[in-house]
Amino acid sequence: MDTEKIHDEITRLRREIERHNHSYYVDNAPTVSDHDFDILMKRLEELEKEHPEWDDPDSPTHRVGSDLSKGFVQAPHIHPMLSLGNTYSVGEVDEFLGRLRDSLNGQPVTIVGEMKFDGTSISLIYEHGRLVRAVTRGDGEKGDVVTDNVRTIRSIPLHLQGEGWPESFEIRGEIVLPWKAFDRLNSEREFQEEPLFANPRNAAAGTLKLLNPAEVARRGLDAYFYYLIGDNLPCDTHYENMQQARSWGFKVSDAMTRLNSLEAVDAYINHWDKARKELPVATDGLVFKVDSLRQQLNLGTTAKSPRWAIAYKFQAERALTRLRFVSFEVGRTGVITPVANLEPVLLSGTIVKRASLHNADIIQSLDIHQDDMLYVEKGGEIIPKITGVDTDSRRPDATPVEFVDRCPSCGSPLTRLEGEAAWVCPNKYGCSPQIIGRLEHFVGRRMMNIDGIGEEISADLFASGLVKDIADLYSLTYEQLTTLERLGHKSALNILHSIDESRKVPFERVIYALSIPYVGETIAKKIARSVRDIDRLMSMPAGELASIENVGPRIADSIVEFFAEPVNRSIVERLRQAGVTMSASEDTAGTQTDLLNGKTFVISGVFTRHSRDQYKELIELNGGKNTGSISKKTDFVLAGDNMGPAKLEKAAKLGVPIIDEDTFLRMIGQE
Ligand SMILES: NC(=O)c1ccc[n+]([C@@H]2O[C@H](COP(=O)([O-])OP(=O)(O)OC[C@H]3O[C@@H](n4cnc5c(N)ncnc54)[C@H](O)[C@@H]3O)[C@@H](O)[C@H]2O)c1
Ligand SMILES: [Zn+2]
Repeated sequence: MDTEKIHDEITRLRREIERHNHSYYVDNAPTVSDHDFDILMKRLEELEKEHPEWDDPDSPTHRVGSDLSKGFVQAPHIHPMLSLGNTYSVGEVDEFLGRLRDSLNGQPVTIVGEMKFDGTSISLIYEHGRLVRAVTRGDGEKGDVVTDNVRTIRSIPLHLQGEGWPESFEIRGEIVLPWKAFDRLNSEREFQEEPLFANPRNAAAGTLKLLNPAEVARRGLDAYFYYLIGDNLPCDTHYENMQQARSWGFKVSDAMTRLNSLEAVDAYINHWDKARKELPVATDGLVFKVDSLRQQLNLGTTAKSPRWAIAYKFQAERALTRLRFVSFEVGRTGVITPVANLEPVLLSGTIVKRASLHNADIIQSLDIHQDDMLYVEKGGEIIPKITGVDTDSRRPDATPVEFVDRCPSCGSPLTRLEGEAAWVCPNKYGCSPQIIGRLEHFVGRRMMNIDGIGEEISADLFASGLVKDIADLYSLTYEQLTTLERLGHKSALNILHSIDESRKVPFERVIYALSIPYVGETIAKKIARSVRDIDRLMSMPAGELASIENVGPRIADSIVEFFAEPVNRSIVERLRQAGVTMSASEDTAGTQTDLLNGKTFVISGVFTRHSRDQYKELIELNGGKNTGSISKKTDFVLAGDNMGPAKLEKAAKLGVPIIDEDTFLRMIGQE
């Protein structure tokens, strides 16, 4: 490779890693697996090592990924909060011990072994035995202040017990969401058709950054502590300090133990690799630390991690099982998803029978053949993933799995959009899984919220010929509904009642419910606020649509195409005649939410995006309260330009967060 190409690759990798860091630490919704992320990072490390001339202190290889988010005040860390170096085998841990001995000129070293909890790190500051501040890792130098949320975690002491605690100290630990609470949260989200959290780590990190402490309390976070920092610590070893901390009321894991040899380390790894599955919280490895604080100090840190500690990562759980067949499923938008149907296999405590193969490219890159033995992985993530094929056990006459070229449901030849991986069935109005899918979407909680019609009833309604498109719902009668086998008297009445109620659903949700390709919830809101009326929307040229915030040419074309179809225009007409809301109501731009429930605001200064009065109204529409002067009870100051100096000083003195209009709009989901 010539040097220019290498330089390009380095730049590309840095950019890509930064993007993944943002999805992972800020959005708490990673778009690639940790394994794939680690490969990118390894590659970048290698290239930077080979080409020190292009190394850069700002490279993600030298910095911790930042979780700083809008809506929080920040506070600096007294000691930087770092990451940990990784190892994947006992051999690598042995190398680490060797490096310690070299750096410490052969002094004996005691190691402490502990669990690596898979949550999000937190730094707590205690003064005079009271919790005064809780700060996230942030970018390592400064973090987000999340004290109100942390106070809701019951296992964190607000007042210390026992004795011997220093006047002022810092304690660090991991905030986790126990498996049980995680499962409960995800099933609630599934019910409400909200995106699921990929794993307890993302869920814990996302919960800690909620703006409503009452919701944080409800979710059931927990916390384990593993590091004490301060000038007057009671002991000079890490292990003893943590035992002291436990006596003051902190949750310190019983798994923490001293280890004096590589054999002991090996035995510890082997034990916990299995025993961790019984723990109530997720762990992704073990951490080995130098016990003596003096030795820790001598060893020091790099910019990214301490030299006196290392993580040992557990292998993601993997199983080998036989492929029965690949099925091809048609979604609401016509996209065909290949699914591997497997011989049932036990993985991380659940039975796995199906795993998504995502698209044709993935089938091809894995080179899957009929009856292949496949590796399935589940690394704390909920949806199992096929990661490889055991080609040694392949039957010699096995043929490669072919992607279908016709729709498995209606037989139409599939099409593929330029630059996209997905194959699509173009028969939008004649392909039953697409129609049923749109019906299911239409009745969803965040759309028309029609209770009592789920996946099965949608399919029954379609199969019986009672509902051929979404508009037919509004002419359903009690007699018709009760002819369906699954529906009794009560459920039929319930359905009719919620169909009736759905006529009041606001315009923006109607737009979302229509299943216009690419028009998701946020886009639907923007369109409703700017266009305000279905007739205008149906006749708007693409150019005008594309100028609506977040819309752009691709979505604009999709909207124009949608309304060019006579079927869709007639559906809209019938929905209108049925009394469904087809224009935005007068009450300003906002819909009612409870996003700001119980929050008190003070507005100050001059704004650019809305007027002061509009902001006041938005606060109230979203459940918040306006007050005139800043007090201890104020939750936020919404500040525009030229905020008065007296107010500024008062807010600073009382520690009331000052937010700008962009941050505010984001808080209420208008960004
Ligand atoms: N999938 C993605 O897009 C993506 C993006 C960024 C990072 N990641 C993943 O995140 C990881 C890197 O994250 P990281 O830098 O936060 O490092 P890390 O999570 O691997 O290790 C450091 C953290 O471990 C935690 N920890 C838990 N128990 C501990 C204990 N007993 N002692 C000390 N620390 C303990 C601390 O919070 C500390 O910050 C990698 O595994 C990477 O794959 C994934
Ligand atoms: Zn089809």
